Amino acid sequence: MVTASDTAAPILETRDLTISFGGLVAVNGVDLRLARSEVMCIIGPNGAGKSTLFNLISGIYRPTRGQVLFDGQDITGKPVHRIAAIGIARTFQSSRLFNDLTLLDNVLIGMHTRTRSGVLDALLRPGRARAELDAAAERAEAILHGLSPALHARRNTLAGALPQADRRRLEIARALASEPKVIMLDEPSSGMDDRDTDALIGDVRRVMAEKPGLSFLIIEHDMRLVATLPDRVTVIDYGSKIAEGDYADIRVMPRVQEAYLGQRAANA
Ligand SMILES: Nc1ncnc2c1ncn2[C@@H]1O[C@H](COP(=O)(O)OP(=O)(O)OP(=O)(O)O)[C@@H](O)[C@H]1O
Repeated sequence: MVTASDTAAPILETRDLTISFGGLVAVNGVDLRLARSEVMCIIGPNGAGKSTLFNLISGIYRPTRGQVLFDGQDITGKPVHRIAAIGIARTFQSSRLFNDLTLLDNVLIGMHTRTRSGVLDALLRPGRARAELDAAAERAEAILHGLSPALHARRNTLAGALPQADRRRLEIARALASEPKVIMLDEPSSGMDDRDTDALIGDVRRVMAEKPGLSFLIIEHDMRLVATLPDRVTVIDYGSKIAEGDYADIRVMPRVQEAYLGQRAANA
């Protein structure tokens, strides 16, 4: 739940964020303010610019115009690894798991921004590197268990054998492993049926309870999730923010219905 008011310093902010690909303005002057502990959903039709917005925030794209601020610090145009290291983690629409590694190893890989020992340490100070790896493995287990005891029970099996819903879950665990302050999930419920989506909502709530300072930015199409999970919803259409607020308020806005929800959703 949001404790900070909207006027308090946000953990993540975008100002006039804009990117053009040739003649196409994929993200157009977007201003966002994500408070500490806030859960915000980003919705909008296919091709509206939601993933591009994530790519701008996480450093994959450099904006044509505008800024990204993290905890008041300008991080615009910083490389992906720097942005991950300062505390912004994300998942992708397409799976980025290592199928030939165990669930636990996939989570461990997500920790690389937080572990200090490199190859040289492993050679020169094997004891310290070993101790750090053991501690990391313990933390990885705790993260997996915290997200899903069922996943934790399968921690030593290969990620390639997981069903789609569990793959999405494992990707969230891996993103959490970098100990972020902001986690961005790109369509976490994609490929899930209603039961899986309900379980996902439960997972996110569990993480919220365990990590009370963590903020979430979630791109979602599943309106059941959008209706129940976030504190606020932001609607993007043709690259621009067209609405922001409680789901109950934005879903009845004619501009939003036109863009995305359709008349049936408004009458539901
Ligand atoms: N690297 C790129 N080069 C050219 N055009 C791009 C690039 N990345 C995105 N676009 C275009 O920008 C627009 C926004 O795409 P984006 O993937 O951000 O939409 P989206 O809202 O995430 O859609 P979906 O819900 O289908 O994932 C689209 O028209 C897309 O084709």
